[in-house]
Amino acid sequence: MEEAIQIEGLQKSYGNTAVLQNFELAVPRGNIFGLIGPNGAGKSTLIGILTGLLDYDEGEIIINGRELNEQNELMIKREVASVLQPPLLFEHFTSHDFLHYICDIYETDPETRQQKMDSLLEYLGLTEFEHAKINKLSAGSRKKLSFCAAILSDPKILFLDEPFESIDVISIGRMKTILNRLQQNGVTIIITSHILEIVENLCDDIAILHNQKIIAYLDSETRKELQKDASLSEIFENYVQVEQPKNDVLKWL
Ligand SMILES: Nc1ncnc2c1ncn2[C@@H]1O[C@H](COP(=O)(O)OP(=O)(O)OP(=O)(O)O)[C@@H](O)[C@H]1O
Repeated sequence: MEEAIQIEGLQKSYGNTAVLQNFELAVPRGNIFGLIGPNGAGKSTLIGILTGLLDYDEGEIIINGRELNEQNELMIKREVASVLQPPLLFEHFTSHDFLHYICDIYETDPETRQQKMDSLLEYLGLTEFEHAKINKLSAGSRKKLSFCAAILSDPKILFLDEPFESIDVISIGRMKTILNRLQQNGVTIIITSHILEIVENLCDDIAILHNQKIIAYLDSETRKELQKDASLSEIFENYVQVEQPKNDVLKWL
């Protein structure tokens, strides 16, 4: 089985508004996969569906060889972790208690969990906040804490929705190092981000979501060819073809 995720015929609407239509996507196992698209394209909706937080109307989703349905949902959730936007945290816990709670749920080895936790907190500059309540943390620290929790659950597939938003440049570098290590250990990583420079140098395959479907799938061969002459931002603009504003629309400014 080559694919970590396979989606066919997916439909998702909010009321009468379709967000994903006849949506298809296959994410290769072990890939660091970048999902990009304009604001409102449906990236978070897709991540919400794949992590079992959102319902969908129709379609077939296979995650790690199992169909996403009521029967398999728990087993799939054990193998999957996510950092959502905004991150899902227990506001009244301390960082320490929250991470221990996650380790309890995922049955992380009690012998090694404290050492793993301490090293992640230190590496990402969170040690001083270990005993602070989560609702007192800054936006970036909250996101990094959510990232630590996701990694401590030892996932086979990791979903990261806007993981680098609010994160300082040093921590971004360290998160990238962690993600590269996870990939070496066989983890499949799906990232949404508007920071295309990071997507460009971190991801293997990249897909552009627009008009309810994937309008371009750039595997490494395609990327090599296209990126001879253009940056990922330019390729993105070419595919998405945003209407140019009328002349002087800002003349009042
Ligand atoms: N709970 C909801 N109820 C109704 N419409 C929603 C809901 N959540 C999202 N939408 C709409 O669905 C569409 C896709 O939203 P989504 O947040 O998935 O896009 P996105 O690609 O993640 O956007 P962004 O890049 O701005 O984060 C948008 O038009 C949004 O307004």
